[in-house]
Amino acid sequence: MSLIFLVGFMGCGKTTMGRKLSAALGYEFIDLDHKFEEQAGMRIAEYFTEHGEDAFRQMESNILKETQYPEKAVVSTGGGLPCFFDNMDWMNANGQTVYMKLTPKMLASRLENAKTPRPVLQGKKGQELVEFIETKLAEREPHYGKAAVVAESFADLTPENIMYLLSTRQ
Ligand SMILES: Nc1ncnc2c1ncn2[C@@H]1O[C@H](COP(=O)(O)OP(=O)(O)OP(=O)(O)O)[C@@H](O)[C@H]1O
Ligand SMILES: O=C(O)C1=C[C@@H](O)[C@@H](O)[C@H](O)C1
Ligand SMILES: [Mg+2]
Repeated sequence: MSLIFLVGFMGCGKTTMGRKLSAALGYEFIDLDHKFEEQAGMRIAEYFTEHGEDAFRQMESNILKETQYPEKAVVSTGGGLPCFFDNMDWMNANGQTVYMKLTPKMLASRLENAKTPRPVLQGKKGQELVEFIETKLAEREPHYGKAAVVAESFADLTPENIMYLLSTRQ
């Protein structure tokens, strides 16, 4: 089975890259946040409000581990998923993981302009958003850093370069 899991902070571009990389490889594309919304029957932001974050984390972990993956797929994960339970170890045991690493400033500028609300951010903007991302990213980095491949410069963040970085690990 060939599974590629894209991980990284919210807004780093996992969903966008997942679509491009799966098309470039001829693999199927799976977005675990979309799967969550399908199974829960509501948007993630609504789920947070109705059931709270702990219930969200349990259900996203179950979806990660219980999904019937196709033979070849690129899987975009939720931004917090690698940082809970043994999810990161599970992905490393079941596929190849790629950490898409961006600076807090780049993440903040993308998240300020994004259409999908991220409940974890609670509407923060400007300098408050940058500082929140710096703190949260420092907490999460040890988990993301367990990825098999780290793609971190602008140059690395293309489907072609991710394919190259993965090929050097095989
Ligand atoms: N390479 C890029 N250059 C500029 N903007 C980008 C790029 N990739 C994604 N974006 C924009 O950044 C925002 C976040 O992208 P995306 O939704 O793919 O991130 P994500 O990592 O999947 O986030 P989440 O963890 O919340 O699901 C979107 O508005 C998207 O259009
Ligand atoms: O970083 C996070 O904790 C999250 C990121 C999103 O992908 C969603 O999974 C959700 O909004 C939580
Ligand atoms: Mg996404």
